[in-house]
Amino acid sequence: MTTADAGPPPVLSVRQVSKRYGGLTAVDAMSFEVRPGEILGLIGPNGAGKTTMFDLVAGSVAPSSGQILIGKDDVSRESAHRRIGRGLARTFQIPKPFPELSLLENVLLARQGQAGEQLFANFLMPGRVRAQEAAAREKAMELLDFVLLKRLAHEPARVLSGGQRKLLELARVMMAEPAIILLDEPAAGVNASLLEVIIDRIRAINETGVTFLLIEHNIDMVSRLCHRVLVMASGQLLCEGTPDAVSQDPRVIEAYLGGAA
Ligand SMILES: Nc1ncnc2c1ncn2[C@@H]1O[C@H](COP(=O)(O)OP(=O)(O)OP(=O)(O)O)[C@@H](O)[C@H]1O
Repeated sequence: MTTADAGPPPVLSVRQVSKRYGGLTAVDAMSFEVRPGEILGLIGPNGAGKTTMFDLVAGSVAPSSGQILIGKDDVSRESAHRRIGRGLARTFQIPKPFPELSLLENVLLARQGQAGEQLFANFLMPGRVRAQEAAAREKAMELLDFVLLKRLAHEPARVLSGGQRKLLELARVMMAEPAIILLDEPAAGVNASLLEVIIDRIRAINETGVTFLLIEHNIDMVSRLCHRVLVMASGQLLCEGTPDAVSQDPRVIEAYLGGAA
């Protein structure tokens, strides 16, 4: 590796990663890097391997071969839980909050390593646990305010629309103070006005230095948000570039037309 022309080191590196399911190669020798502070889009036709790539990066699926690094550390064999501890967070295409719990409770449950979870800590340091709980509640309320859901904080999550669930999911991942967020189709099933809120909130989080990797079929959202885009097709990296450049690339147009045929 050369250092002369190197910018800041990547926050996430995917090196020759493959995932095979029997005879099917869902991800085929993918390599890419995510730079600190960027919003990187991951697009491609249905079945291209984007969700599998997310599963591999998040650690819910183990690679058949290749390496995944967070910073300089090889995390290829680490559990999803350990990766969350390294600052990697993930949202799902269809968020599934606990429907009967309040929004506030749903956000609080997304905390990492709270002392209240530990019986001994509760027993030995009740004051400290109470202070942590109060601070966490305050932070959760701030996050609900940030995603414009504060007025519903004490309502059960089942009352939320699809778009509001995406916003709740954003608040939930922010509770863990992640450095990198994997966003799986934040625009899917969201009405136009809430979509504007989601775009605006993602941008605001990004401006605080949080890095995003974003799967999205809504190309308007991708071109408005992403600094750079990777295009996957048939498990492979087809090309990468600015949203404008990739949307005009004949290989990308061909891949989408082929996928739709
Ligand atoms: N657990 C699995 N077992 C077998 N095949 C799988 C599994 N997960 C994914 N696949 C296959 O891997 C390929 C890539 O799927 P993947 O869901 O990653 O694509 P995608 O780009 O996310 O698609 P979409 O945009 O439709 O969500 C598909 O052919 C899919 O059927």
